[in-house]
Amino acid sequence: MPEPASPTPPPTPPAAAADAADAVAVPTIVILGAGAVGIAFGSALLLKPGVARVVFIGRPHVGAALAAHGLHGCRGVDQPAVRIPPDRYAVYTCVADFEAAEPGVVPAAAVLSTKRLATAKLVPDVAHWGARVPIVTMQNGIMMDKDIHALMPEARVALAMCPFNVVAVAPGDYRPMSAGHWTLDASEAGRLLARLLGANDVAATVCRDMGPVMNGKLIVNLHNAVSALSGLEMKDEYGQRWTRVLIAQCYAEAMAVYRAHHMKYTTSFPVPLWLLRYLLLLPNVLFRPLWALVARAVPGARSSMYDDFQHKRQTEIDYFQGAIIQLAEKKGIDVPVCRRLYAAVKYYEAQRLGIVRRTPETLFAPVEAS
Ligand SMILES: CC(C)(CO)C(=O)C(=O)O
Repeated sequence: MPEPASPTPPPTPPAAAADAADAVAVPTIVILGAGAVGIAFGSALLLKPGVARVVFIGRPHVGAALAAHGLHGCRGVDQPAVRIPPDRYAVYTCVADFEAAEPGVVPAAAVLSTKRLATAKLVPDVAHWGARVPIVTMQNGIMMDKDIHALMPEARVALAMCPFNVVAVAPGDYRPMSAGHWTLDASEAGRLLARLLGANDVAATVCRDMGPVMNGKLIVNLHNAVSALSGLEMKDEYGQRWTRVLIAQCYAEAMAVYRAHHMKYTTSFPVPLWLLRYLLLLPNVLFRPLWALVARAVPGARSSMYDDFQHKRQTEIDYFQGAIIQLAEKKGIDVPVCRRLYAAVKYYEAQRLGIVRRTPETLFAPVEAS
């Protein structure tokens, strides 16, 4: 079971920090691929002075937005945004620029928060860090550590999990839109990051065995396809029955596959996933209030695949339903709903239509006729 992050000593006040500057340097954390999740995580490390310094490596528009609008951070869903002074962070468009501008700075950890598809592009940029800088992957899916080791065999890889939806409510202001705690493994880097979050009064969980956490997150991520294909933000996606039935069927298929592989799963939701699978089938009038308690998703919360469709980007379907299909094939198990959704995402992804509201009929008919 996840354990709460151990109580953290209060951060050193700035005056004392200056005195002790040589003794205890503020750690530099690099966020590799600063998108919504990376910026939300990095900013959560910076809410208080003297705790951490964050280097964001992101696309040029990220630096431009932060320069124009500043950076905001937030402790969790429904918490107020905190403006972060620019002297606590730096933004670069690539690792080489960071190293040229800040020679000799050795990051205490590098957090890889990109889509899985970007791993092959980003990891080679830090390959020369070797085992000196732990890489903490906060990506979706399972077996992301294997992708990194394939590119960088000597890497020290730690696992972390972002449980909630993050949405940019304004440029430079990325907010958690649903419930959950940042979850990190019990490695040195995981514990350090949990401590830094704790010093900023941000809830974090340290977990000895991340396998069940990642497996559980993958089950939750199976809704992403439903949200992108239906064109519904989370409130409406979970608010109507046809979409919930599809999600529940994906849960059931994934659970059967996990059972065959002896893979455990857990969640930070207040109800276990095996029970949620059945609760999803309740009538709307019963499910909606229950979901408000479970997910605490605020209006505007949506899945990352909804965002991918909206911005006409390639999705992570290969790492969600695609991963379940692969595991199912190894055991000769049929997963028809995962396959149907996988085919539909691939079909519409290629068309790059943006967000389109679809019913079950308008969703599947063109795919199956093609
Ligand atoms: C927020 C969550 C857990 C599910 O939508 C997610 O990981 C995603 O959208 O990618």
